[in-house]
Amino acid sequence: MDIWDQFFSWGAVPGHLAYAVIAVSYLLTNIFWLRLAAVVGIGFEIVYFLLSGSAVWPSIVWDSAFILINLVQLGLILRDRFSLKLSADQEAFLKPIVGDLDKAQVAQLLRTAEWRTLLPETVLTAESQPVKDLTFVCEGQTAVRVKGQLVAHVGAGAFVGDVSFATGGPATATVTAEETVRVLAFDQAELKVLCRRDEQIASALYRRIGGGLADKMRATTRRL
Ligand SMILES: Nc1ncnc2c1ncn2[C@@H]1O[C@@H]2COP(=O)(O)O[C@H]2[C@H]1O
Repeated sequence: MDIWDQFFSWGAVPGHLAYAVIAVSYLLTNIFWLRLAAVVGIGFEIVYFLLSGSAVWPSIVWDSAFILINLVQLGLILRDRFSLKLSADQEAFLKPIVGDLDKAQVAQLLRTAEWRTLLPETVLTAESQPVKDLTFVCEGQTAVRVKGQLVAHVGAGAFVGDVSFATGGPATATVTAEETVRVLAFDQAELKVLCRRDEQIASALYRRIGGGLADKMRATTRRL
């Protein structure tokens, strides 16, 4: 059989399906669908090897290992997705931070954070001191003071602790709650580990932080 006969034969169909699905998986950016496509594609490849009559056992064994790895990872993603339970207002608060991240990634993000209700006068950051949390303000307003002087207010939809998170330095200001404030407090150290592991999460978060810092800078210079 020459090359073209073999290429267009019925026996080659599982092979074509396998490589077409694997090619599609290379185009996917959502990790869940990418892994699922990889499992289907590699599965077809095994069928192709078995039907071709010249079963290549080292390839079949390695293919099976790749499928197993992807299935385990898919299981972990599904576990994360189903573990995510949010009230409607929590979902609304999160929307600006998470953008179009997958539910499983949102669940991972939330594992580094805690919902808190802060009483008036609670100190979120103390000037020149290390900052433990990157705090997203969901409701209420905070006062930002430098050397005792009020320089800004940070309210709903903005971060407190974003400068230290981005630079690794101490707090640039003392921030206190001016009223009862509802926040989502991310542990900075845990969040950095997660950002190193998942570039999509890192990019969504840093995009939000960058936009927020630009808004703060604009507001500060407008007041000068
Ligand atoms: N000029 C400002 N306008 C708004 N927020 C500020 C200003 N200066 C400092 N902050 C906030 O106060 C926080 C203190 O801790 P960070 O320096 O980590 O991050 C800082 C910002 O979130």
